[in-house]
Amino acid sequence: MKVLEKAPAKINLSLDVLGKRGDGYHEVRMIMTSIDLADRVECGDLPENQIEVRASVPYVPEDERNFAYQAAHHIKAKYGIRRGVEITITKNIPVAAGLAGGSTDAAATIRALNRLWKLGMSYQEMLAVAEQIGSDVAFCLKGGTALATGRGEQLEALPPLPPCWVVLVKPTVSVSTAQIYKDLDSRPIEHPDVDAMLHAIDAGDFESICRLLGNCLEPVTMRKVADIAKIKSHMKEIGAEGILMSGSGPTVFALTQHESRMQRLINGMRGYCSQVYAVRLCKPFPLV
Ligand SMILES: C[C@@](CO)(OP(=O)(O)O)[C@H](O)COP(=O)(O)OP(=O)(O)OC[C@H]1O[C@@H](n2ccc(N)nc2=O)[C@H](O)[C@@H]1O
Ligand SMILES: Nc1ncnc2c1ncn2[C@@H]1O[C@H](COP(=O)(O)OP(=O)(O)O)[C@@H](O)[C@H]1O
Repeated sequence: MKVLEKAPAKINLSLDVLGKRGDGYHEVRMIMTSIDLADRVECGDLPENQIEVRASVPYVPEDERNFAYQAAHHIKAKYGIRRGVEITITKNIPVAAGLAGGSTDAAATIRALNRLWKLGMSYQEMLAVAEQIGSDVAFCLKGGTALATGRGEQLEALPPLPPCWVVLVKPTVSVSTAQIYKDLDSRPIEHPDVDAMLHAIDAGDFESICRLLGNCLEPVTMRKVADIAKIKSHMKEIGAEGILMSGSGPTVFALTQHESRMQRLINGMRGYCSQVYAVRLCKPFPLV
């Protein structure tokens, strides 16, 4: 038997860091939303008691470093499962891009194995597995729009954003999330107004959402990746209601409610970058 799960990427609309914690992580306060740029994760039975991962691109690890492998490993240990599984990942989300590609594959694997092995896991039980893998895996389990605190694993669901297009541009270089958080420690933090963004989302006020987009990691990554400032300025010239770098970067996204602007952004940005995407927002998974 085989089960298939969609694994959507996320963007950060507001990302604040409140300080460094004793465990080496940073205390964050951030608002994330799922977008319709997604990997495909398929889990199928294997006759032997083993975990096999196949990824559609060569630069994603297929061993225990893969977050989907780790999800299967934790579930097998927790529920005493002695069956084998083959996990086939079709990557569409750019890797190491600030879009939680690995985290969403892990979350999709948790949802898939719950179905394949008929475990009847509650959302809380899935969250307990997610937290063992990475900070963003918890959000990716359900997706939608949420406020994330702690190291990113404490979640509060928020209303959906007003409908819009998300245009993403991924510079060719990749960055290390751990290094960006480390570099932040030696700089003054430019805090975004997370509370004002929460109000704007509650009010469904698209104009304010765009105006309040903010990410304190953006200036840190910008110092390493000169393309980010260039991409932002080209996108501004072409015309978008709001523009920001996602997560630790280096992907930059623009929000617009106008199809003509979305088309202009795609056409204009393809002249500078090969990885340009235009997608819609993605609904949350109905987990309880
Ligand atoms: C920056 C964000 C914003 O959503 O996303 P990405 O850019 O990775 O997509 C996240 O905080 C990334 O979460 P995630 O990618 O799951 O990070 P993890 O695997 O848990 O941690 C990788 C490393 O990042 C640092 N880290 C991560 C989360 C956090 N709250 N504080 C940290 O200092 C730690 O050095 C950790 O060892
Ligand atoms: N299923 C996966 N897909 C992509 N990357 C993965 C996966 N599993 C582990 N990784 C590792 O995670 C690192 C971060 O990738 P990714 O999750 O795409 O980025 P980000 O943390 O910026 O959102 C990659 O360098 C890769 O080696």
